[in-house]
Amino acid sequence: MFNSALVNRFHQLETPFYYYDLQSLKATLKACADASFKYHFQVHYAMKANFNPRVLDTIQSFGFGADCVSGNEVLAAVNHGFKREKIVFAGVGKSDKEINLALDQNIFCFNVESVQELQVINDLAAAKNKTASIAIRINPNVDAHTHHFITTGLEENKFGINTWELPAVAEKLRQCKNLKFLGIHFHVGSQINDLSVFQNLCLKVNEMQLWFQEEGFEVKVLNVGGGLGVDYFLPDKNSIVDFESYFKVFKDFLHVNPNQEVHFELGRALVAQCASLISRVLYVKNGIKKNFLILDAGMTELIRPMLYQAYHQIENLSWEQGAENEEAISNQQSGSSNQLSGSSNSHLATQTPHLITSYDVVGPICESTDCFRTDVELPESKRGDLIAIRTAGAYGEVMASGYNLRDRVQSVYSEE
Ligand SMILES: Cc1ncc(COP(=O)(O)O)c(C=O)c1O
Ligand SMILES: N[C@@H](CCCC[NH3+])C(=O)O
Repeated sequence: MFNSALVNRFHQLETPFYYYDLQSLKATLKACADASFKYHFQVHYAMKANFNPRVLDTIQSFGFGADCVSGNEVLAAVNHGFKREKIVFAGVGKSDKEINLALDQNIFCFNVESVQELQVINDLAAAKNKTASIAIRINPNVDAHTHHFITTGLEENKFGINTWELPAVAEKLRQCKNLKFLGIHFHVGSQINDLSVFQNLCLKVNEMQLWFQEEGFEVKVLNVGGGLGVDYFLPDKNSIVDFESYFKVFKDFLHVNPNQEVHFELGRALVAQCASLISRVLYVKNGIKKNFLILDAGMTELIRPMLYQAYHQIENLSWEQGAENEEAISNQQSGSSNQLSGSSNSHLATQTPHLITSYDVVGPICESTDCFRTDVELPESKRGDLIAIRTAGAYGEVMASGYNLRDRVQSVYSEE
């Protein structure tokens, strides 16, 4: 992903910054669009994963809809040209102000997460003399087999309406004259790599749509949410998710009537691999038990490792550039051994560094948890080296904070 011209460009720039490879983003979007189009599935991009303006413009240009989780996301979707009839608004705690905004914007659908919310949306719509289209977010109690902090579809999670409450939902829907029932919505969690989870979800969706039909409701939309995972260990080898296999699960297991639409809300799978967080080594601290690489980026720029113990590939770009020369030299000499092992640094594995050192890669923030990873094997690193933290396009820049009164992290794009 990083050639020497790019690394030279990075050397001229102030760090830290997110580097967006827009070609990689476009290749991913095309793969997803092609695979979903085959089955007439509609994809709404889950904007919470990344609302960087260039990213949004690129995604919009491929014709995707938008899945929003706040009034501001609804506004951003409209402002970036997403069609109103392709904007959905989900969220367990929509405020009256946000609901009113979405009503004013005439969005396609509210994904409703409680019986109370049905009444609130109905009343706010009535006050505007409007009808709000809604889908019911059902908690299917399907285990996503992912990190428990990013599981959403179990009964102990706050999201969605539990199945035993559905009779109350049906009753409320019959009473609310300013609501139009469109269908049912599900989302079981994020970073799901086991496709059998989606197979189980399909079985639940089939069961639930039957329940609504038997209650006399026409189910036009089956929204199965997002959650498809990416490969954080091999970002170059698996830069594009296997969308074909993912959509095929729904083709094979979901019961879809000819007049029904199937909607998806993918976030991570579309944007994760297109960005890396680029930072510089500020200091190298060699201790007795540990060596620390202290970066100028920390949890304020990328919080996933600290929040979910998430793994991100870490690479020393300055060394990689030097290593290309080293490799050429060592190729002239004869076979030296490969000192890199394991999944970290896999794409460096053919190169032959002089000295591999184990580091805890940490940030500058005044928190002990401000650590990207412990025991990272890297070529011996020094102040000023450029470090790339890979697969940072999803839930990276959007989760940045100003803690410690840090500067807002910058963005750099491949097409500048
Ligand atoms: C309701 C809903 N839809 C879609 C998404 C997008 O998930 P992902 O980025 O895992 O595809 C999320 C986030 O987990 C969500 O909560
Ligand atoms: N932000 C999380 C996932 C939550 C997805 C939104 N419900 C992550 O970085 O993995």
